[in-house]
Amino acid sequence: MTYSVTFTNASYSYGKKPAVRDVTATIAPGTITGLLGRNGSGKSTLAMMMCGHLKARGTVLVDGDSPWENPTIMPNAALVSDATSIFLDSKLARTHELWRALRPHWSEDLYRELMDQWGLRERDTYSSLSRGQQSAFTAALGLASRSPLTIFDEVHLGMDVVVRHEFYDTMLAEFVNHPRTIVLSSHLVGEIENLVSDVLILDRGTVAAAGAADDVRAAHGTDGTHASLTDVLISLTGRTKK
Ligand SMILES: Nc1ncnc2c1ncn2[C@@H]1O[C@H](COP(=O)(O)OP(=O)(O)OP(=O)(O)O)[C@@H](O)[C@H]1O
Repeated sequence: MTYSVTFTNASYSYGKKPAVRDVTATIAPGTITGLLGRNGSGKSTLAMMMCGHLKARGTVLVDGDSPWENPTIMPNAALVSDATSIFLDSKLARTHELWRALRPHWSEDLYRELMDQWGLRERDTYSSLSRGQQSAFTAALGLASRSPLTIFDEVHLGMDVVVRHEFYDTMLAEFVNHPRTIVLSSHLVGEIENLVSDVLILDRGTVAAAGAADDVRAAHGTDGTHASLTDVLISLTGRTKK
């Protein structure tokens, strides 16, 4: 099951401070979309708007419906980030129970396999884990949720290179075997370059580029070559002194 996301003039401000401004873009169902941009460009805010955690101005539609206070969409739209629903000082088992109860497409087998693979124990508390172990745990929750819209927002933080690559491999295998819409936000642009089919690049809260990753890379290449996504980002969002 896969969800589309459509933004039409979607905005969000924290008090008077605009974080996302007039975003009009589409995330196609059944794609892996890289949500990219500089620090503070609005990626996490946009991710929270998609999952119904923040009430946007303008229109945000997930599978054709507003996600805000929507009891059908919200359980099927998982945001995996620092702000993910986690009991900090309870055993991981408790958070596991919560996710299993809330996520209709939950895979217990995949969860167990990843916990085992990443050496995580249900009796430990989240707050007792290292930064990388915390990320591995949240990644396991997001992958096992098999949510039709799954957003991984900086989920790699602190993960060692082996766990990161195991995460990427599992994500791709899951994507092939159980199609869903995945949004991957990361500053490790070179690492995720070959994982994403589409990109949505934000600059200071607005859309700098969106669409098929190859088209965006071609548009920024020279002499028929494709630019790397890193070069695209630098070109679109770098602030050169004149
Ligand atoms: N809770 C908040 N209260 C006030 N301002 C906020 C809050 N969260 C984010 N902002 C502001 O909104 C803007 C966008 O922040 P956001 O976290 O969405 O960006 P980001 O692209 O995810 O950044 P990063 O890559 O650094 O994580 C920033 O200017 C930030 O300071």
